[in-house]
Amino acid sequence: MTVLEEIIAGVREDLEARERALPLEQLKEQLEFATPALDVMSRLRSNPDLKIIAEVKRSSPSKGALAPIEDPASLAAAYERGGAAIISVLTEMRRFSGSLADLKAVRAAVSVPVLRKDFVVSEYQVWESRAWGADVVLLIVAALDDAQLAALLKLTESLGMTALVEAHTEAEIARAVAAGATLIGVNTRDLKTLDVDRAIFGSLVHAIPRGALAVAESGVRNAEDVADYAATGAELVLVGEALVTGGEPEANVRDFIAAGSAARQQATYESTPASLDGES
Ligand SMILES: O=P(O)(O)OC[C@@H](O)[C@@H](O)c1c[nH]c2ccccc12
Repeated sequence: MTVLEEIIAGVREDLEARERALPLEQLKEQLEFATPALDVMSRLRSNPDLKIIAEVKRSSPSKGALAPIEDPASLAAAYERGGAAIISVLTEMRRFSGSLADLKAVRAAVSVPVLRKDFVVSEYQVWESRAWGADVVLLIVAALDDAQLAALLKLTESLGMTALVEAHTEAEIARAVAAGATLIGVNTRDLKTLDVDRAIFGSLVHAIPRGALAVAESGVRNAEDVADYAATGAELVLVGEALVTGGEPEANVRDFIAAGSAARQQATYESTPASLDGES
């Protein structure tokens, strides 16, 4: 079994228990009272800056415990003050020490979109994401077949949410595009081995169509890494470990945005023909 398969086996067990406690039909009834999800794509397209997706992450399969994060709401509020475009909340319990309660607490504490980061393999989890306040749901291509991916993406959108569709290879990006994804992540960590290779973002970004937004995920250690992702075409960068272990989450998010936005601007300038530069 790969690490991904092992994690998903645990996720399915926990999911069965939740479904027994609250069957889908009852969960759907709760949704009638929920406030609608935020329009994430128009927010993201409203300016050319590099956007940070700041993650609430207590531990990971590769590194073990990262930070206790006793108060996820105040961490998320600090991320928001720093300018984070989206707050990602890991809700997987066994390997990442997250919970749906974290998602709810974060949703109540911030006004920016909130991403539910988990291993979504069933429609129940999509409904559940909305019920607990998510605006964005992570869908991992490697965990789904084409029919599942298309169905989960469609359901996500029909509930007013946006899917962040995560790929790790060119073939997976093609599958994400075929399913209709508009927010496409390249996870530079291989979920089968947990190895990080930041360079794969730059080598795969060409496969993401112009109409979609490109997200670089994982492995950021500092502002320079954010700038590198931005220079190679990332519109958003997802950061976990560096923000939960770095102290000063607000200042760090702000620095990452500044470094990434400067790199994006520079890259745009360099790809603009001199004749379009105007006077200078
Ligand atoms: O802590 P990092 O290296 O900044 O990585 C964050 C994020 O990319 C990582 O948590 C992640 C990316 N895809 C996932 C899928 C499931 C769980 C976790 C993830």
